[in-house]
Amino acid sequence: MPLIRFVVRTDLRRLILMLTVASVLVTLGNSYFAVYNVQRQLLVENTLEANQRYAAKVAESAQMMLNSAQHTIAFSATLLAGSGRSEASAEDEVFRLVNQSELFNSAIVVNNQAQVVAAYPEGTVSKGYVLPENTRQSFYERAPLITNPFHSVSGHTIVSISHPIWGEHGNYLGYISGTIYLDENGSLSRLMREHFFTDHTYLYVVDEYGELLFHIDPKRVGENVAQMPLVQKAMSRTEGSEEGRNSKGIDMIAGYAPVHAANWGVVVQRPKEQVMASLNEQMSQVFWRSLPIVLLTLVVIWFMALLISRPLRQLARHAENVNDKDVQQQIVTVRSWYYEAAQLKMAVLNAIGLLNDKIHQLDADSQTDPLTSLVNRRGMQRLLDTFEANKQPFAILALDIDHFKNVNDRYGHDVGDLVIQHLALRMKAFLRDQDVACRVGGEEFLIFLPNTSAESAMCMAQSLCEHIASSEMPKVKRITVSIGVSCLVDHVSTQDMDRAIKQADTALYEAKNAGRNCVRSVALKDPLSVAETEV
Ligand SMILES: Nc1nc2c(ncn2[C@@H]2O[C@H](COP(=O)(O)OP(=O)(O)OP(=O)(O)O)[C@@H](O)[C@H]2O)c(=O)[nH]1
Repeated sequence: MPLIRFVVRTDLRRLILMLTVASVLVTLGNSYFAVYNVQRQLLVENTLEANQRYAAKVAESAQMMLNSAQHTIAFSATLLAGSGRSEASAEDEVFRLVNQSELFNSAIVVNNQAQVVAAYPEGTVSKGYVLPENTRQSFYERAPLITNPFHSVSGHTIVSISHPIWGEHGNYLGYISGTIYLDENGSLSRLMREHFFTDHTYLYVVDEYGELLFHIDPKRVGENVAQMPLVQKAMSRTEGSEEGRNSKGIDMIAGYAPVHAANWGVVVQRPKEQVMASLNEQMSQVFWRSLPIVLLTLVVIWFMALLISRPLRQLARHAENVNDKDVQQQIVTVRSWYYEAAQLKMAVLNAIGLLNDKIHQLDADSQTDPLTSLVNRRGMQRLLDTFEANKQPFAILALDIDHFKNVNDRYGHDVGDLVIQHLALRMKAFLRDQDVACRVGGEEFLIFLPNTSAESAMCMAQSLCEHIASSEMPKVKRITVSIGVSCLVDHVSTQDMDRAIKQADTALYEAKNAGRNCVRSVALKDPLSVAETEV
């Protein structure tokens, strides 16, 4: 099921690809279908027209042949009427009729007793032969006639073209007739065969009763096919064309035309399958010739889908890895060459920028004491990590407000908060840029002094203590602080730092015990040595 997987795990490139390929294939298929239908219709129409014209042409030829035969017979009848019924003249005439042209296969002269006076060539029918009843159509009609096909006594299927012979006083003397065999030796058959096509087109001729007078299969001559709709059309003495089926159930494209002189119909037809075969061949050529362009189009589509989807795909991939450090840099390198991608890129960059700002803000908030805006315990821990990583030497001042409980008790908790805020401001104003003050308890502070010696730290602590004591505070006017000092010069490890903080606390405790508003220090190397400095 690779196709289903392909569709389910879809992305923009695949969607564009599927959509455009489907569009191209549907459009192509539709074009092929439309061209096929138009060509098919054209081909059928052309074949119908060609077959109708062809049938008309053949019918015209047959008409001319029959007219010629009738004129020839009429002329012979006139000659015989003028010759005073001489048997010698009759024999000459039948001989001449058969030999002067290739129209007739045989000729006879019959007298008014239905008895043969002259026959050429002599065979079954010869002079003195009395015509049987079923072959006396010309005898009884006494008019120029083209008979229906019939089986002659000689065993041939024939049509007979006859003309009566009238005496000087209008008396009926008999008739002269020429016969045309409907088999391959007859003039009709020869004429039709001249028109025989080689592209599976063939023709046949029927009489007014639907009997075959000519067919490419000679065995079928004489067969009655009147029940076939096409033949009925051909028998209707009209010219036209239509699609139909032959007696074997094969679809045919046919044209038909009448031979008026004998009430015959000529049908020319071609199997539809043969017509369509040439169309299929044409369509196959169209397909193979257009295939390179189609393949080229598909390759271009694939390339364009890649080009269009690439910026969005890259943006989506970077958006997945939004936590990567250099994600913004990576997004900047995305080539967003069209409007939507450019807008999206800008939006993603803005969003990541805002997100980073927010994270930084939250990070800063999480490390900041909300009351004083000094660094809180969490921030202090990060500061210590940085010192440890950089092997940064520093001094520590542990600072605590003296008797702060009294402030709260006397002025209230809000005033206490205000005092703490003012103290923080004073400290910040007093300290250097590199120094960091942290609020680690209610009124307890740790101040870190990077790259500061114990002596300098002591001096700074002393000054700070004096500065606070001399500063005016809201409501309470004056407060004092006690400060413990320690220093960490080298071997900056977590343990060393913890120990240094504890020593600063110890020194602070000493300062409290010493009466407050003073500074005490503990040397790191010698925790027990506490330097006393009183303000
Ligand atoms: N207003 C206010 N008071 C606080 C805050 N945090 C702690 N306190 C108060 O600070 C006082 C600390 O009192 P103690 O620890 O007994 O120490 P002290 O009264 O300062 O006396 P010494 O430190 O021994 O000089 C307590 O009353 C606490 O309620 C705070 O954020 N705001």
